[in-house]
Amino acid sequence: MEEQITYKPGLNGVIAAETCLSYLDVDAEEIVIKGYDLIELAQSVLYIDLIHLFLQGSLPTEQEQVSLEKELVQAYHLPSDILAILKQLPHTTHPMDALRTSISTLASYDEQLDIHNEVETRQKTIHLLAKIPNIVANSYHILHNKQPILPREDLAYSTNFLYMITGHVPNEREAAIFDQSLMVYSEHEMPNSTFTARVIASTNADIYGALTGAVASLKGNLHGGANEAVMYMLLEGKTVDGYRNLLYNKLQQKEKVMGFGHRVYMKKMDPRAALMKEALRELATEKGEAEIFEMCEAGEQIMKEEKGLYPNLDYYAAPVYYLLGIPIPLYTPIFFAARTLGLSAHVAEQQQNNKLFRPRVRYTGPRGLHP
Ligand SMILES: CC(=O)SCCNC(=O)CCNC(=O)[C@H](O)C(C)(C)COP(=O)(O)OP(=O)(O)OC[C@H]1O[C@@H](n2cnc3c(N)ncnc32)[C@H](O)[C@@H]1OP(=O)(O)O
Ligand SMILES: O=C([O-])CC(=O)C(=O)O
Repeated sequence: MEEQITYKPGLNGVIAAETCLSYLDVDAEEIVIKGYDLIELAQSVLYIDLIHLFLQGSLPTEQEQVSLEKELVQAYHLPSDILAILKQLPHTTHPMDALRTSISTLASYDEQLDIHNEVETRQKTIHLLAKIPNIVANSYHILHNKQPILPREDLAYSTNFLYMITGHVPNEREAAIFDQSLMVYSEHEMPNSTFTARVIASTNADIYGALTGAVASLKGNLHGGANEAVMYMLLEGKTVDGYRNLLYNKLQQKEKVMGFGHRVYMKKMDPRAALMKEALRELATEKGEAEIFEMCEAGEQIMKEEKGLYPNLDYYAAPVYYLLGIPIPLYTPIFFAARTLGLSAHVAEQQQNNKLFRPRVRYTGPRGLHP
């Protein structure tokens, strides 16, 4: 007898893989990351510690943290051809597209490209984590006819990332908030981009291909692209009243409001958004930008009352990045840079216990036609 298979549009609720990396426990309001609560991690450790957690299976000692940082620093520099390719791109290129091209190009410089064992994938992950912030920041400078800002080896990993973007060393709180944003963006179970990467890796394709596909997926505004869209929306609103009117108009036109809703926590606040909301409150106060916080809260209220929807991470990460002085087209590339950690871990997990992804369809077309 043929097995009864249920079709779920968008694979909603379907279990697509087994993983020991992360799990969204919606009832417990916990994002489980290798046994830890992501929010607790983000409040107590650093992004570099998460790198260690994913690559070595445990949080690092101080000594382990220092040697991991050194390993990353040694891999910071990009093949000069990558910068040359970035210079060839039309200046209208979005940094996500420049990133897609660059990650794809990195494959050509890996002499062990098709070796997928644990040691090699770890090595590739270190290189990707070291190089992607450099690509993200400098694609933007190059596309704007500016000189690249070289990585600074004396700065901590995430401080250096923010430095390469803005050209100045952030103060301690700015650096900490940026680091926290990288942590909350680092891994999130099975979003579209992670599924994409795992599907690609399942053919035995290389990690660069898997991540190139993931960049393409993350760019869309139903996924990572929403953070940039949120910021453009806030700027269009200008004031609390202007923003309120904008949102009511969007809802009246049956438009989606970016930064709200989530496939897994549609009717609850994304716990990561709550953390970034507090970061925004702090930055807005410190920088005398209270109105942006008030606008965000007003939007949150309207969406709750009118649609029963809550903010996702992108809603509060966007204004945080704005107050950190980050150019808007870099918001989604930064999301990707942070997610490189989770994506690489998923690719490694897929490689270690591979089964080709190849689902079936429910056919809705005609039959019995003849030429
Ligand atoms: C970090 C991240 O990547 S989080 C996601 C970032 N993306 C966004 O913020 C984009 C805006 N949000 C959305 O489009 C959706 O909430 C998604 C894509 C995140 C999840 O979508 P799905 O699970 O496929 O649900 P779907 O889009 O079908 O929405 C269900 C219902 O809620 C409504 N809805 C969902 N999100 C929104 C929104 N942001 N604004 C207005 N209405 C919304 C839909 O219109 C739909 O209503 P209907 O049943 O009357 O047609
Ligand atoms: O989980 C999702 O579908 C999207 C998301 O929030 C993320 O990738 O961080």
